Amino acid sequence: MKKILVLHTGGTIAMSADQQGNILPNQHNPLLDTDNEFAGKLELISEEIFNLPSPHMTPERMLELCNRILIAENEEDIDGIVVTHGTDTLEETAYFLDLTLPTHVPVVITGAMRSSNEIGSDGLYNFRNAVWTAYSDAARDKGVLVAMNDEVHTARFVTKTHTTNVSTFRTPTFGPIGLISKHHVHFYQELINQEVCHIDHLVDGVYLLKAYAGMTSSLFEAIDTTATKGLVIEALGAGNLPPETLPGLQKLLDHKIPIVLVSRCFNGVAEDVYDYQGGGVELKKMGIIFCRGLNGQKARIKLLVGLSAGKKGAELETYVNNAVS
Ligand SMILES: NC(=O)C[C@H](N)C(=O)O
Repeated sequence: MKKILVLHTGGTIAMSADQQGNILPNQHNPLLDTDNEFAGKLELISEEIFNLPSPHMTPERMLELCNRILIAENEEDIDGIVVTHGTDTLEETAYFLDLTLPTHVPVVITGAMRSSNEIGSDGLYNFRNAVWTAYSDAARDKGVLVAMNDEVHTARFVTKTHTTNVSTFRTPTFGPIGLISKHHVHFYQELINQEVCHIDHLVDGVYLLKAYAGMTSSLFEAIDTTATKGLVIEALGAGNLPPETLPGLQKLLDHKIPIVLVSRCFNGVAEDVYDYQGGGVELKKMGIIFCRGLNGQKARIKLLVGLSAGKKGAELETYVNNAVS
């Protein structure tokens, strides 16, 4: 019988509403009390590694989770892993694990938009779907997956798109890779392999800034050039910045701080297309790294992992550049 390990980390899926309707964490995870529809079909082992709202998640805790999953696969004969997580930073934890775990067993992350005792609570439903996805042979060797609202998404591209709607998790540009129906988990897209980069420590000082019309160098000038190890910028459109940002960016590059550029657009990739002042062509010539296909928060995770693995220069650029081939 397959053994599925569930690692609970907290989030709304583990919370309840009080009489005023405010959502609060619980001492005891309500998912642990649910009737076990899996009895006789699979062995479910549950562990509460954290009980945190996901805005309290940190890269250090992501690394702890990664190490726990490695032990489960290598020493405990586990056939699949489900991680329950708050939805606010779920995509960052999922992508961190995707980049760092050399696992073959399915690793499936899920959460909920409505807490355990609210009308239309989606927690138990998503949890059940995540367990069946982790149980599925077809989910092996697919990297880290996110199962929410009847869909399976890759950790690489999924993002939270709505503050409250249960269909909040979407994969812009590329779409979900699977569908969970009443009796099956169906996959209908092949994935492009990516380099797995195991790390045993994390660097500090990797930041994310968003560009806007009229942005100047002031935020870049305020950056502590000693403490900062890397910066991601969500740039405009196809990958452009206002000309007034250029002196501040040049100062950071002179201090050998890697700058990674993604687009603040919801769909598409950032590229060096425009050849005007502050356009992508000039930014690339300056030495800014273009990251194609990731959103800002994921590009930050990738830069953090790459730097923590000791990558620099051209090696770092190749690593960060390609989320798609
Ligand atoms: N739906 C949720 O889980 C949101 C919650 N604030 C969290 O991320 O912990």
